[in-house]
Amino acid sequence: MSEQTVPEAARERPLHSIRTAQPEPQLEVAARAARQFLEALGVDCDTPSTERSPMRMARAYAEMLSARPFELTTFPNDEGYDEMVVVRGIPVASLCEHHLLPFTGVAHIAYLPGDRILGLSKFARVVEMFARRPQVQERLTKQVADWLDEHLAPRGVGVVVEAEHSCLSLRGARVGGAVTRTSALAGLFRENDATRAEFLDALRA
Ligand SMILES: Nc1nc2c(ncn2[C@@H]2O[C@H](COP(=O)(O)OP(=O)(O)OP(=O)(O)O)[C@@H](O)[C@H]2O)c(=O)[nH]1
Ligand SMILES: [Zn+2]
Repeated sequence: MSEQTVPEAARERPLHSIRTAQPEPQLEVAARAARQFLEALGVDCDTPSTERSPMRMARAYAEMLSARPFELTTFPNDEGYDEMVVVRGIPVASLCEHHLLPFTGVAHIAYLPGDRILGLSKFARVVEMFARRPQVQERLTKQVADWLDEHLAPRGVGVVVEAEHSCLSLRGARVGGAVTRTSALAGLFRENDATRAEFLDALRA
């Protein structure tokens, strides 16, 4: 997976730049399987407007299952900034690994910088990297926190994800509007009650 392709040597570069990448999807194979899948469920894939639907479906799932590569660029914390950085409302779009149906919502991420600070766009990039794969919300939340903890080496990091699961709202229990909140804390966010409270308060403001 993408986070495993990060080269060890990249961590030694001055700007701490890490490139992530994923393998190419086999769209023709996926489209053939999608046609078989849809026809088995009684969907006609031979009308003028549906003949390309299996390929559309293959492309749509390929897109939902692939994160865009990015460089994790960090900068030296020359000013010694030591207060909490909070980024709220990062959009999350993922697929539940049980039904392969979307769950969508927002992530809130905060950290206490150590020797380096992170480019702000990279929070959204990291969320996308772990969201664009079959997931459960708990694992997604933990993976984002663990990855930032490992690659940014902050004094602490906290991640909260709030999402609505379409496998819960559109089928099965058919419970619309239920929002699931998950959180993952590391370093001072876990060890220090005041830090944890500051983070959770910042999400309410
Ligand atoms: N903990 C957790 N559960 C999830 C997540 N996404 C979906 N689920 C649940 O995973 C479960 C899948 O288990 P099953 O009982 O085998 O699936 P199912 O028979 O289709 O269940 P129903 O949805 O109740 O009809 C369901 O309860 C889903 O609501 C998630 O991110 N985290
Ligand atoms: Zn599901």
